[in-house]
Amino acid sequence: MKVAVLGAAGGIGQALALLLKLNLPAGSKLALYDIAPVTPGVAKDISHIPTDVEATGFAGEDPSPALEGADVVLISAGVARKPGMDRSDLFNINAGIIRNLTAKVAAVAPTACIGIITNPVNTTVAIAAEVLKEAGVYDKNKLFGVTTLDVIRSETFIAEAKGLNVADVKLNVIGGHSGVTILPLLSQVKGVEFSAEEIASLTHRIQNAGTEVVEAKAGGGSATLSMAQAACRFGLAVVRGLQGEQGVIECAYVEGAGEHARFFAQPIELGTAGVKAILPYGGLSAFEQDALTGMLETLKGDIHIGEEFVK
Ligand SMILES: NC(=O)C1=CN([C@@H]2O[C@H](COP(=O)(O)OP(=O)(O)OC[C@H]3O[C@@H](n4cnc5c(N)ncnc54)[C@H](O)[C@@H]3O)[C@@H](O)[C@H]2O)C=CC1
Ligand SMILES: O=C([O-])CC(=O)C(=O)O
Repeated sequence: MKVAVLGAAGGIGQALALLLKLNLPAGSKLALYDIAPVTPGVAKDISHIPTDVEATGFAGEDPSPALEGADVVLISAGVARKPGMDRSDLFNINAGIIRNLTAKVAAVAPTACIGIITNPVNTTVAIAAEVLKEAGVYDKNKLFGVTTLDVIRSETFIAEAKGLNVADVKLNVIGGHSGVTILPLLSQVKGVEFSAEEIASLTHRIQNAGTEVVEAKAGGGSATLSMAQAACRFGLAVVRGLQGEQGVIECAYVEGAGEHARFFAQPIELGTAGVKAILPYGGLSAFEQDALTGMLETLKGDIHIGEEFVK
């Protein structure tokens, strides 16, 4: 397996590179790319860690050498939020970055699975899809918005609030990756009861957890380390699916049947060609049903902006 990280010199990218160097299956290749000149040095640095994963690094204008032969491409290139900004405020800069990088992936690694981390995810995934389509290589089973951070936050916050072992907390987080479009299905957590107040406050905390980090970092960026762990978990799941492991399931923002919106975060099974199956997300409480209905206009609007940008 070859995994490429685009944006690899950034806060997420460096931590993600480290985690992949430590956790990819033996014999894997890890290619790092960023416009920042430090990138070959980041690869050199992690290459001194004794694992059987070969790391190479490339800087400059052209990601092609990193993309050649890649099976999985994880993209965290772009700017991050500062206090007072919404994820949608990142669109002006990040939309063009995702358009250009996805065009390179289409040209050099057209069959790779692509995980988009760069915000606003609700929109950047639609941009990537349209660019791949224009290039004639779009496979909806191979394009993912990475929403795993919403899942790991939910697991952590629920375990903390209820005194549970975090390893026992499992739930789907559906919708998208910003504000009200993030919908953790708390009603599906086994073995616990939540009061109406707990449901409202936990849901609100999960939806605003990115802002919690942005404010705590006080102008120094947004979540990087927890995001790297989330992207590593998701990237490894994609690799395990590609390698033929059965029963690999994660939530991700993908183009499914379009019941709610063209792209929707939901549980998927990963296989040898990317998405093997879109799985049912299970029953919703009345609170969750209302939240789902209430988010759709925002989510569809975010997707529309991405589609229009490429046209
Ligand atoms: N999906 C999610 O759950 C999350 C997404 N994010 C998003 O991830 C993105 C990256 O965040 P950080 O790593 O904290 O930012 P950062 O600023 O630390 O790193 C971004 C990197 O992208 C590089 N870059 C910029 N333009 C590029 C290009 N055209 N090609 C290659 N590299 C390029 C920069 O040189 C920099 O090294 C942001 O858009 C942020 O909002 C952050 C946290 C969670
Ligand atoms: O909040 C941000 O800007 C970064 C992000 O997506 C998150 O932490 O969930």
